[in-house]
Amino acid sequence: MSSVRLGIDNVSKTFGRNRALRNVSLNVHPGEIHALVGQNGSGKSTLAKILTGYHPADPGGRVVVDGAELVLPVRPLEARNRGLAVVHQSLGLVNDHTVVENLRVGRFRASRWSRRIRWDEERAAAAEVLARLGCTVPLDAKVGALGEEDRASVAIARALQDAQSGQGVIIFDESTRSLNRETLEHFYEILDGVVATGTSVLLITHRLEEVTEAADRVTVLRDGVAVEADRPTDGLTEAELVHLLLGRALENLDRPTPPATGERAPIVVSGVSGRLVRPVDLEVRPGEVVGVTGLPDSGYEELPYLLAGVSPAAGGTVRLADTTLDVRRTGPLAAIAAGVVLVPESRDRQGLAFDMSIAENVVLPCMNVRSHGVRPVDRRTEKARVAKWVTELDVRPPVPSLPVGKLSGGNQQKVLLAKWLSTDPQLLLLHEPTQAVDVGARRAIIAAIHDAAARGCAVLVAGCDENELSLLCDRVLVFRDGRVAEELEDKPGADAIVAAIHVSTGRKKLRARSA
Ligand SMILES: Nc1ncnc2c1ncn2[C@@H]1O[C@H](COP(=O)(O)OP(=O)(O)OP(=O)(O)O)[C@@H](O)[C@H]1O
Repeated sequence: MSSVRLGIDNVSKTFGRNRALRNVSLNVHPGEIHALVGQNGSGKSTLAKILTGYHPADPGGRVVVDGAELVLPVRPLEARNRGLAVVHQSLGLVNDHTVVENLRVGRFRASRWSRRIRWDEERAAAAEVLARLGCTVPLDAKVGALGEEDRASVAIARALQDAQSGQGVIIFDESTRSLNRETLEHFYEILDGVVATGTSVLLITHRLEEVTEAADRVTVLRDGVAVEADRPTDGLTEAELVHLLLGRALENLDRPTPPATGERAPIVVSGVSGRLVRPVDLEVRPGEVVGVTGLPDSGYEELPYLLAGVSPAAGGTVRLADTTLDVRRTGPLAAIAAGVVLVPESRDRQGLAFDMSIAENVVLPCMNVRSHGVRPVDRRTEKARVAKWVTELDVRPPVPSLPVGKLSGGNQQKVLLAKWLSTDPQLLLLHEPTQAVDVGARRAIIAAIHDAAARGCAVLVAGCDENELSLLCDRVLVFRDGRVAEELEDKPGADAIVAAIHVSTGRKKLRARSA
């Protein structure tokens, strides 16, 4: 048996004048979890897409699987036959197909005689792989109607079902980004079983603890160059990893002091309810950042969409400085006009127009408000505003005319945030605002949210990432069964947040590796 499952040797990729990968080499060994990390735009997804035939590599590189060369450009079917499976960052699901169809497409086993698909067998196979992941999503649900966590579970289950014992490499490109801690622990339990057979995993992630706690080795890309390849993670600390990623230590997060808000009335949410949320009352003061969290379907993830008029509410009001919104009768445009804006979790489905430029995406909400006769904006002001946000959030490349679809995932997330921060809202609602962003960009996003708070904006952030919530929030409200079950005050730490979400289980290490 070859001691290298997947060998990548001297692979480069150029987009126009942009060299996304430069002579990258790395080796994934049988039965290991190999993390591939780097800042946003460092080339991780490009490498994954070369391995599955989505992008051709520049001439000169080699890819070897189990000792035999994989011909470049990779033909997708050949990659699959050689045991390469990938869960792309976009998850690659067909939204108007059901869960079972998404899981089984391309794998249907038809009856030899009638050529009919044996749906009972397909359903059983789909149910089995979802159960392994602890995912209870209905098989007949349309994938487009699922939340991000369930969508991620379906995409992960689809890749896991193809893993043949002892063979192949599964590539997870930021697939774990929307999983909460409990599902993440579950995911690694399964992965542990998969790699124990000899199957390998190439794991692209921005969560540092996944690298230090779960990966066996790590390769670090910086601006398309592998600055560290195949490094064992044994003894590697998060601080060392940050240094490898950024080429410097992470600066301290100095939060600007919010203005004295004594006289300014809080934003008051009264009796707001929806599909999951039972009537909820809460207040957010101008300058304050309040987190809402909980287990999936506990209601926290629905709350921002109810307040923004995006999801249908059963009742309730939001009292702002100069108006009160009846959420049942308020649509998204009226909410925006009143100063209530939402940065949704799903940037591709709800957040951004991928064919439009960075600049057009950033000015779009103001154009909507303008069409309601609220705020006229001239072109020069628009241009200056776009430039300011591109710089502030360090969008790369900083080219306002570039279509958003051509940016890396993390840079798309920054544009999404810029789009809504630039409206100077009264109430800023965010759902998983730092998903898919690197450790440096996460700081930039958190700083931008704290700056908005310092300007007097009230911020409500829904999320399941305890590290993000602990860095961002003054208070955290933990939901259970649609209600606020616990309030954590005084900038709670990550462990306190996890303990409150998973009352019975607490936080354990992602993977227990033998030394
Ligand atoms: N289809 C494309 N056309 C032009 N440039 C592209 C295309 N896809 C990616 N790029 C560029 O290639 C570089 C690497 O992007 P890639 O998506 O691989 O980064 P990444 O490390 O996966 O980032 P992230 O962590 O944000 O997902 C970026 O500069 C990006 O803008």
